[in-house]
Amino acid sequence: MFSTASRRIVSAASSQTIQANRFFGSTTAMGRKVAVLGAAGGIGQPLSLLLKLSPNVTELACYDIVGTPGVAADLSHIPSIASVTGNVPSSGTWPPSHDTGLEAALTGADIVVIPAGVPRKPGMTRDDLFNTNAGIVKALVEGCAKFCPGAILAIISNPVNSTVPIAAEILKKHGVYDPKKLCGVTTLDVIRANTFVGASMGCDPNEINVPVIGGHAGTTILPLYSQVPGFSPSDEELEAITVRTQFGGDEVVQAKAGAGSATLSMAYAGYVFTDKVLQAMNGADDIVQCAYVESSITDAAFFSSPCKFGPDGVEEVLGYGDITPYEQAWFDKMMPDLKGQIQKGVDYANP
Ligand SMILES: NC(=O)C1=CN([C@@H]2O[C@H](COP(=O)(O)OP(=O)(O)OC[C@H]3O[C@@H](n4cnc5c(N)ncnc54)[C@H](O)[C@@H]3O)[C@@H](O)[C@H]2O)C=CC1
Ligand SMILES: O=C([O-])CC(=O)C(=O)O
Repeated sequence: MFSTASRRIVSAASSQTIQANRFFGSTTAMGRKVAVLGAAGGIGQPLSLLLKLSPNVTELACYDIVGTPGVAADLSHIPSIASVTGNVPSSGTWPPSHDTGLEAALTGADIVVIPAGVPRKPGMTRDDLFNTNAGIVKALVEGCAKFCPGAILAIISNPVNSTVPIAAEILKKHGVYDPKKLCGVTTLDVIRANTFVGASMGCDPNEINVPVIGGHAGTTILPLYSQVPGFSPSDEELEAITVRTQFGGDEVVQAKAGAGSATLSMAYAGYVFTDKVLQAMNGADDIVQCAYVESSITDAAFFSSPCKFGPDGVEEVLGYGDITPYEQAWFDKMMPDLKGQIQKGVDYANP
């Protein structure tokens, strides 16, 4: 029996949860565990906040080398259906030989979102992060292979063009690679493109869905603005909006002036991506979103394009339709770089 006081607390909590669910869009909760690795960081904290509010998350495991007990305690006071745990490496040093903190975070996870790693400073390319982040992603994906081999992995850590191939190689070595369950998150490129078109057309950017194909670094990012109904920019505007989308990350890095790269917009993008994957796992049959996945639609082994998601992850890698000569020129420019960055990841994992 609840006392009157505790009943009041429960009912206030439920009504706030319902309001949060209305705000974020609701599907039936089905008992889904999401683990965030790098959860105390610039992306990890707001991403964990948004996932805590998702009606599709019932268990949220926050893992980082430091700080997650505090992040989890803080989040746990927000009324929603998700329970929260804060996990750190068990030995106090990283990587430990057997990390029971990582094991606890990953065991039973349906989706693992990985924003662990260092961000850029002005003047750096994403590839300049390779030497530090490759090792972090490798070790964390080894943990995923051991503790949650059936989970869908969503890699945010840069350089995504290389960290996703690294993850694939590590999963192969452990005999648990399923291409349907490994995605690089390129949603930030899509939401940037939608925002820029919305501003240009004077309409709600949430009504726009620009396919953005290729990879996630500079000119490997190719927004297909020709496929946006009603958007007819001049040649100059098309060039400006295309380049702005390709270098949107640099815009934020420069504005932050040494304090990191996009965190809030990336947290939102990571939340949108993860929640859609969860909706598809829970039976929604209309989930199509761009993701950087193993792909045979071009001669690059990994490529971002619209993908249909289903209960087991990527159900079908969709094509990207007709592209204009302008887009084809960018495509031709991108492919050698993208393939080189993929190979760099493969070589790293197979020394
Ligand atoms: N895919 C995309 O569109 C985007 C990717 N990024 C990338 O996301 C990554 C994270 O960026 P921020 O959150 O801004 O960096 P941050 O430095 O604020 O946070 C990174 C977190 O990772 C943690 N970490 C480091 N090693 C770890 C390990 N072995 N296990 C668990 N956690 C570990 C750190 O303790 C820190 O809390 C960067 O590589 C950045 O380039 C950033 C924006 C967009
Ligand atoms: O630019 C960066 O380094 C972070 C990132 O990937 C983005 O904002 O698109």
